[in-house]
Amino acid sequence: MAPLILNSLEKRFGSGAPAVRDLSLTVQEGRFLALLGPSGCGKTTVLRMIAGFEQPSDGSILLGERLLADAATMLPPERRNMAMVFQSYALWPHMTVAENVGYPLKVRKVAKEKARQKVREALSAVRLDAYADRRPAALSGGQRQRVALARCLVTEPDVVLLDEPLANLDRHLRQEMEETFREFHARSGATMIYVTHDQSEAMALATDVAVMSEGRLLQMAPPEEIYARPEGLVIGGLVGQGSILSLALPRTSSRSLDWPSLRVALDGSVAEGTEPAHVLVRPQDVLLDDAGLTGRVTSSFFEGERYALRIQLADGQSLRAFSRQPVRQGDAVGVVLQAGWRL
Ligand SMILES: Nc1ncnc2c1ncn2[C@@H]1O[C@H](COP(=O)(O)OP(=O)(O)OP(=O)(O)O)[C@@H](O)[C@H]1O
Repeated sequence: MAPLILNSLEKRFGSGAPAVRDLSLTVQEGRFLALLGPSGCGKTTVLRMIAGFEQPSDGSILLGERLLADAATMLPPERRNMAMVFQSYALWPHMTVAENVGYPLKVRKVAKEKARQKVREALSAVRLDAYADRRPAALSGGQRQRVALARCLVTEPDVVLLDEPLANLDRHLRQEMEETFREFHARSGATMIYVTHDQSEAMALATDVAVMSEGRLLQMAPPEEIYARPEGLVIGGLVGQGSILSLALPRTSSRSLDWPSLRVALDGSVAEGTEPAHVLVRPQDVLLDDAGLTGRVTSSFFEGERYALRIQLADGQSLRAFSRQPVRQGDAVGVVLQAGWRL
């Protein structure tokens, strides 16, 4: 196995703006990359180019030193040693679970006994040993998804591509399947690329997150890094439910901001040498404290273990906050912003 390299990748459909532009990234062997971004940003197009269903208009795709595709070259999907798991599972309804899982081996004319053993191993990896003789119609959504995963395991792919595989499942099942994916990744050792528009899913599963917007790659980093140090407004707005404030900050201020510097900026008392900036403030960093700035609660919802609040500051800007104590809409509160991140 080898790293998967996307090199200044571009895809144009017709005459409009390119669906993917100048996208470069490297996925090291065995990593789990989540491609995250809003609907229409080009995630699926990137995945389809990697799989071999679309040809790049420009740039190239390599697995190690092997060129898979560029504007002039196009290795067919079956010669890339990749497997793709679709949202719809794409199982054959007339075949049993074992037959579905063994199908890629039959196509490759693998000897029967060997194929049987591989199917057994793959079904055990997704905990479906007991379901080998069932048909897909007699399985739950999560079980069907596991059959689709087992089917991709049997071919021992270098790269597994997943296109929003959990989108059709309910919340409870999604959590269970996230576990299955993590386990599947650990056991198979395959490089995985996972398309999603759900930031919490991307964070929970992946070893690296690549955020896309309008066909471009904005930032690629491990989940903790994207969460703690998002680059720019789009990513700041996408990850971790924060509020974004517009403030005038000293040109020399650091990106990580504490309460004294935030307080001065919110007071509007720095005038000289400032520039407009966007500052991300996470709800857990907003403390209710009478020593802070005054604000008014514009909404309050009980979420189970806490209240989720929206608080409007004197300058009209709004913050999200949490409170363990009951707080009502219309209440006046003091707020201290423990930390902020300049986007
Ligand atoms: N075969 C095609 N022909 C023309 N335009 C296309 C084609 N496939 C995708 N596009 C366009 O390319 C852009 C990116 O689409 P893509 O499906 O990659 O986005 P996405 O981020 O995966 O979105 P979603 O999450 O909704 O699936 C969109 O504007 C889409 O309309």
